Amino acid sequence: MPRSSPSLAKLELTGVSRDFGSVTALDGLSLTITGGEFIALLGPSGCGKSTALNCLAGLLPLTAGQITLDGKRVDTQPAEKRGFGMVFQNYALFPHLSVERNVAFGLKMRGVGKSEIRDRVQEALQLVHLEHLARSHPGQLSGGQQQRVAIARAIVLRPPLILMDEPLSNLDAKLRLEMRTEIKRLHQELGLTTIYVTHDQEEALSLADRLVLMKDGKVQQIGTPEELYAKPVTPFVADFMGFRNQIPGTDSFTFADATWTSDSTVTGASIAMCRPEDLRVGVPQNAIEVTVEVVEYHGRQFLLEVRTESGLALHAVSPEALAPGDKVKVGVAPDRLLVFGS
Ligand SMILES: Nc1ncnc2c1ncn2[C@@H]1O[C@H](COP(=O)(O)OP(=O)(O)OP(=O)(O)O)[C@@H](O)[C@H]1O
Repeated sequence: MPRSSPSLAKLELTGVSRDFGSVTALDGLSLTITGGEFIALLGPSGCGKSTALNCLAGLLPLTAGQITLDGKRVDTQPAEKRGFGMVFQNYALFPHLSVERNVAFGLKMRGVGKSEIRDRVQEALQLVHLEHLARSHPGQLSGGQQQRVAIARAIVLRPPLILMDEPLSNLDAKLRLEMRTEIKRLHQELGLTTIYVTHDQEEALSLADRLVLMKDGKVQQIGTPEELYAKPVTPFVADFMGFRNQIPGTDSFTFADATWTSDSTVTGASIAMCRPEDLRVGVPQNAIEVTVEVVEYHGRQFLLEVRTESGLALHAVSPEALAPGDKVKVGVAPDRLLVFGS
């Protein structure tokens, strides 16, 4: 297995589009991916992320645009010619074949010799920690183990690109976290260029080198996890990245007892946004009085739904337990408050 030696230098998508009748599912996606990068395509249901992945895989022809791999056009090639590894949410394993035969299948189809198949399958199973289950059948495995087989089956082919479509969405919360770490570890070990589709921002932030956030078939922002987390460029991106509190205004954001100030200044600002974890009981800046309506226990702190005197619902946190009906002051530091123009 080639360790940390990416087998592709550059994948380039230029104006990649796909229509279904009058619906434009993917609208002019342009993106340059460097060998070894882990890219997450992120966005709400229906934003076009699976369409983008299927266009890359060769399962869907493009309506416009082109895809090149190290300068060579690949969007005109059939899926099997591209030779990309694919991992989907339904593992699509052969139920009648043992784990090792499932993993060996693609190599056999490519005419690889018997002893090389044996070595490569063994190595792939070691990488996903499944050597001990080589002779089992998929029906005898847990969901997480089956997904590991699906991953082994993709990496054993040493593909130039791995495409993953919501691979963890069928797993329970604990397994999902375990497999997330596993995927990260494999990527660090093998350096395989990976494109990963998810609607889960936490998953995307924790796995990817760069995120591509989409809405209605169009790219909204491309950046590192830190950039999208701290500097979302539009209210849509901010909302998707967890800025749940949205305060409408016209250039200023005024409450009964304070006018909020932000470090980010925008002329013609029409919305201010902050995360629930930044609107806190005990923060003195931008403090306003609110009435507690709902209290949720979250381990180290309590998540509150509160209402301002003017009737605006907000989400905040408190280090101490409060009860519905309590009146408290919540505040947000100006550097944690973003403002956007319309
Ligand atoms: N085969 C198809 N025929 C017609 N419309 C389609 C087809 N496939 C996708 N679409 C439409 O294209 C848009 C994008 O779909 P896509 O499956 O790419 O979104 P997605 O972001 O992957 O969503 P999800 O997270 O729900 O899978 C949607 O409006 C969808 O209804």
